[in-house]
Amino acid sequence: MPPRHKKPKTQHPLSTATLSTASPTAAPTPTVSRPASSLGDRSHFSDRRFQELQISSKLRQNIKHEFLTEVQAATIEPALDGKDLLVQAKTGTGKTIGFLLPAIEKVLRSPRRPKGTPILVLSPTRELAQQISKEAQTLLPQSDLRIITVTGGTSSPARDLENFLGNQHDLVVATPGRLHDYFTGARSSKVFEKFSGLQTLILDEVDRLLDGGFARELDGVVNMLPKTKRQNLFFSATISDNIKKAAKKYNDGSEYTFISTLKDDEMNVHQHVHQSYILTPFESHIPTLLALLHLDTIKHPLPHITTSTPSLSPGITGAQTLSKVMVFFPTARHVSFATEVLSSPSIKKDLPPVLEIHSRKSQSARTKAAEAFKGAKSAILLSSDVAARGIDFPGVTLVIQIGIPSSAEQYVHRLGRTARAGAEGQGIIILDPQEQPFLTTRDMQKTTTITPYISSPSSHEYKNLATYTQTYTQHVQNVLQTLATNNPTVIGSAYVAFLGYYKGQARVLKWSPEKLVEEANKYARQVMGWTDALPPPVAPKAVGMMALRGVKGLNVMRPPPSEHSRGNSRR
Ligand SMILES: Nc1ncnc2c1ncn2[C@@H]1O[C@H](COP(=O)(O)OP(=O)(O)OP(=O)(O)O)[C@@H](O)[C@H]1O
Repeated sequence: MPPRHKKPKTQHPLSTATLSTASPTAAPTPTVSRPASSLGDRSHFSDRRFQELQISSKLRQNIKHEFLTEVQAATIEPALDGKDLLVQAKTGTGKTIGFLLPAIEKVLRSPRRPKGTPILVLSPTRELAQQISKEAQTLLPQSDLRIITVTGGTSSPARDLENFLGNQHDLVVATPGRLHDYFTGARSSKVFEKFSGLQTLILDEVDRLLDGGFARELDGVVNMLPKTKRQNLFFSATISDNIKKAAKKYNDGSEYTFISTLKDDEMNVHQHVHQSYILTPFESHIPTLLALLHLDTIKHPLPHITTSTPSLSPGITGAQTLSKVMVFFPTARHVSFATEVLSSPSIKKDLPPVLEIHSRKSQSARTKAAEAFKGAKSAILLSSDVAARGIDFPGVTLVIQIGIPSSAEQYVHRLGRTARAGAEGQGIIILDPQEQPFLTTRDMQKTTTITPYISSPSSHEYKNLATYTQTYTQHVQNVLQTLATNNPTVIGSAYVAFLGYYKGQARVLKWSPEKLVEEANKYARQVMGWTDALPPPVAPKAVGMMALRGVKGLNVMRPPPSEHSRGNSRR
């Protein structure tokens, strides 16, 4: 059983920062970041070698790994036997090869090249679709495996469709939205024909694909696929009983072979990832984040740098550290706001390069940021949930989550951007004390164990964190003053995003609509430096969509005068 969390009893005022220090766990637990073994974690590797697999030599010779991971060892053969699989395995354990390899091998074994496209992979995000295509291309070159990636966000959708229909492809990797457009567009019959020889349907991050946001388009695509005798391979790190039931509808209602590499009662998160939380008011989230980022640069020096004198300024800079951190925020607007703060000259000088990725950026900016972060030895990627799942960024030393994630599953996937393929990693979540109930939700308790970052107010870690947080609080306040004057829009948008996001979390937090607005107004002033007497304005349509009409404390924009009222005013 995971330890139960209790409310913290003590809070230690620290200038503007208040860090929770009491352990909410029943049993005393070590709480300070523990480095995992420098050899990394080999526990999810099997003792089977790729060289032993009965697969085409063409394919075997391109695999750069020696041993199969557990999930690869458990799934590749049943998949080659033609079984429909629903597979659960921890993040970063090689599920991509687990589904690509058998699907490609089946194509290679076919006596004749199948008509149309034999393999379709669906993924929830564009970045993940691109990554899967790249991984497939490492298994077979383009001359042997013709791949196309079909996603939104491109400059010429009409030309993309031409290319899609005008060429033969062995593997289509798509996001459901764009493929759904193809299936429902003017050339749908040609699209249908293209899949007339479909052998394998792969749903990566199947639980995400089946949930609310994608369900309609996914349903549309899968139901429009020709009724070929196809094999289904569905994968994710998080598969609930509901997903097991829901997935059956794509298998003519029949059962799948369910494979999980998680042992009974095993948590969903790698044991060697040390996870901790910090409870501190919203207004100290950014200064605390900056303190943690700074401490991570000190913790991961380049080999020739000494670590004995951690000083804020002149700080250790990106060029001198191996610190590579992903920071997740609740919404795209929160990422934009944080990017503004972290990119200000007085703050960024102490940090590795800062990048941002979220749905409000153009696709080319998203791809550029993802590629830059992939290639960087040291950088900070500020992200919304677009990069929470599946994306394989090598060498991430730390994942920081700010505010409650939308679900325990999302917590797990975000955390899974570190400690991949046996590497080390650490996760920290920063919450307002009011957000603490998230840690004790049933799903979180089933999924993972998490301890306080700080064990005691007399500890070295506490003092370090407190000192840096305090210093950064002053820096941040200076930046906010400028931001409120120069870019109030970024604050206004993040304010509305706060209302929308936390409206969705109101049940966990037990917030009434009035309390939500009160918290949002406080957030605008104390976290983002909003100085006007009224809170940032919200469009009437947004107020309606959030079901906040008539709630006290909102500054609802006046609708533009209608023809009718203009007529009246003239009279
Ligand atoms: N057998 C292997 N040995 C060593 N490394 C491997 C092996 N298989 C895959 N990898 C590497 O492990 C990393 C993670 O793989 P992958 O992205 O497929 O994980 P995943 O299980 O799909 O993760 P997520 O749940 O986050 O999507 C990649 O860099 C991949 O190249």
